[in-house]
Amino acid sequence: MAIAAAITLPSTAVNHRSLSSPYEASFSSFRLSSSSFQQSSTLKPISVRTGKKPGFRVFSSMSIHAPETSSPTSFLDHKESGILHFVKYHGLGNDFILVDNQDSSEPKITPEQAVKLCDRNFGIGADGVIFAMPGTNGTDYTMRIFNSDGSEPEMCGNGVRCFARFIAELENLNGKQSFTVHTGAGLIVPEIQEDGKVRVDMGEPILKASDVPTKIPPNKDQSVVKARLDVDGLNWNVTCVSMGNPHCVIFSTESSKDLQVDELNLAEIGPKFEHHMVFPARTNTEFVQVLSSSHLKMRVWERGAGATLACGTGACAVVVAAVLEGRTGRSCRVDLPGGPLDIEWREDDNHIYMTGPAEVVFMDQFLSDDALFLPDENYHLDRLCWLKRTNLYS
Ligand SMILES: N[C@@H](CCC[C@H](N)C(=O)O)C(=O)O
Repeated sequence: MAIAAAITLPSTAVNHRSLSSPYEASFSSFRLSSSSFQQSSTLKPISVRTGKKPGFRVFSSMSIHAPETSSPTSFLDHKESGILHFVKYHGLGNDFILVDNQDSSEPKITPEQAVKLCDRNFGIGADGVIFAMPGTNGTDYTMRIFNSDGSEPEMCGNGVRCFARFIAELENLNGKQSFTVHTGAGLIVPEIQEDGKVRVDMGEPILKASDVPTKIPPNKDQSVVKARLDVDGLNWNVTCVSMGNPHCVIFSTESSKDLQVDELNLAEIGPKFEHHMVFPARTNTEFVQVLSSSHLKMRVWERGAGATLACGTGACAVVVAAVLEGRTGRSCRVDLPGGPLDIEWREDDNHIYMTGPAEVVFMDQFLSDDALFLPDENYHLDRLCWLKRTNLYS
């Protein structure tokens, strides 16, 4: 039996860097109270050397099997009040910390704490933190997300696939494989397939320039398709698409030179698009190469997260842009650095459907706020070494 100490995550003077957030958010202190719990067969206690604050423990597990002692079958059965649980998932290497936030309509951690958790050297490491919250407007659930820089985007495609798998572990869905999710981009409907992949109805793309939003002068139909944009002394042909969040998609430069995406210096050019004055809410940027009329290859620079291994909303925006520029059909495989996604922009309902994987990386729980607030070096060395062992070698 392990006893978890009472701790309080400090109330933060929140600088909530919302990206035109659709939500009213106020963040209060979140108190973690005393708790005792039974160690299940899937939980491995880790003694962590903290230096200044000895004796607290992190429990972590890579097992997705049910604890032997309880009847429900999820690997998330050991839910104790007062402990912040999370599971890390990834969708093609786009990785997220998933938090069960169903008992509150306020995120349990602040944007500042999210930045610390997402840090790949001093934290858990992730492209964002996702909160599973009670449904809104009649939906089953609400999904909110903080990027790794603490900003709040409207939507996340890889994230919603991870969200679906997380919910399927948390809840008894009674054989239901599909549910409704309220997001800043509106209603999103994921469906877990028999092969474990998740197919998501991502809704309709938004093409009206002022709604993307972009200040690039639009065409007569208000869309921005293959418009010229000068970035870093080069004229790029850009198509702007919103999937709830903004995307700038590029296949070529003005001299009609098609991109060879592996040749790009993403870290140099990406931020120049993200912060360009024509994108008032910043932008995600996708650089794309056409391999065939149904096969694309892309690299992405994400708003608020930088270069990531995959971007689901980005892959959807890329197929919409490819169709609008007359480069592909409506059904494409999109190769991202982390692997492929299947995207279809259906003509009958104008919706985009994305199909791809979502996998557990590991689960963990905080018994202390040390991981959120500048822990000492020993803590990290011990803990990260352990996580590396379990992730890579066990
Ligand atoms: N990786 C995500 C997109 C996450 C949000 C993005 N960084 C933004 O700020 O809009 C995806 O898979 O869609």
